[in-house]
Amino acid sequence: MATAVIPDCSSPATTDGLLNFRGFRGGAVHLRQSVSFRSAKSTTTTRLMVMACETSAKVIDGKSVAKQIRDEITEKVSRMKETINVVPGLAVVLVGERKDSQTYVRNKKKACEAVGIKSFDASFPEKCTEEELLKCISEFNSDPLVHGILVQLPLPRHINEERILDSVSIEKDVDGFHPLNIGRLAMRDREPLLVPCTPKGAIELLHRYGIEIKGKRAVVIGRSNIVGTPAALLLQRENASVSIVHSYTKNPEEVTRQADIVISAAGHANLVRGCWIKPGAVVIDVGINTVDDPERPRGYRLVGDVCYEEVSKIASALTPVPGGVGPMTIAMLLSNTLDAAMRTHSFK
Ligand SMILES: Nc1nc(=O)c2c([nH]1)NC[C@@H]1CN(c3ccc(C(=O)N[C@@H](CCC(=O)O)C(=O)O)cc3)C=[N+]21
Repeated sequence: MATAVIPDCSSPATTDGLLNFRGFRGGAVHLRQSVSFRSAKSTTTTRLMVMACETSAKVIDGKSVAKQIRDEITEKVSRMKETINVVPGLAVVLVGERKDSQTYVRNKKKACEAVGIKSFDASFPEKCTEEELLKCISEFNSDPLVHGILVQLPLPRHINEERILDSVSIEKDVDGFHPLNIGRLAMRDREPLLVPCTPKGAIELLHRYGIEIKGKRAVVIGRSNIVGTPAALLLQRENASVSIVHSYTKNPEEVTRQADIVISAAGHANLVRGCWIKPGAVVIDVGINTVDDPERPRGYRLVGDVCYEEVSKIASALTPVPGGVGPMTIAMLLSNTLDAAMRTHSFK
């Protein structure tokens, strides 16, 4: 994970830090205009106005919703075991020695154990071959004890990610990254077997907080295969009117300010400033960015894409980082694994 330099977002008029974000220069330049758009005349006026109508957004608590979902899964897993004597199984494939990947994989395995899902793991050295990985996946594909297969990303550069992900059986594709699952997600009247965990978790948070999506304007910031694109597709399936903002978008903050629902998955700390947000909008922050912090035991802390201090004064609801979408990603992985096992065994 890259360490980002974060701008001081305590002052709504500061744009300097944003100018560093490659591809979002246009956005940063427009920022001053949008601040004056919000204010009557001067920065001082803006501050006073913001303070005068200052309310705090509701915190969308992903950590507690994820716990609730894990409890629901625990119950279903034990009912399945009692009724048909099947225990859902998740295989996790890890390649290389990246510290962050090792931590994520460890957390996923712990989360599996806690709900009664059996975890299988396969670890490969950084310089393993595609053939070795394909063989491993093929074995998991035909193993009846394995219902879900996750290949931890990113893979080393010499490995063809497409070839590896395409080899996962679509029934076991708990990450939802197989092109058939994504293709079905993109088509009307088609049903993907499994949906990518992070965007699914983001939408689940909206559902569980009773936030209506149908007919709303939604903006997704970022268009990655694993978050931005599937998030936009999911919102569209929920009948939102969706725009995607990305590094070539000319006026990102203006587009974003139209949105009733914003899902940010750009991977830039403090990219989304208060003036990007329509008052009362709901903001889901999918970013996970590390910022050096010598006072933390790990030497860094996690921040999202959203300038939390600013946006919490303007949005009606907002997810924190950590404690927002992250825990939901893991909960959705467990849920996908349970779904895959239930489908295989026609268990309702
Ligand atoms: N094939 C694949 N599938 C993935 O789903 C996948 C992946 N590769 N590669 C890496 C990303 C990242 N990811 C996260 C999961 C949980 C948290 C999470 O639980 N975060 C906690 C904080 C964790 C901490 O404090 O370090 C939170 O936001 O509250 C974060 C990030 C899954 N990923």
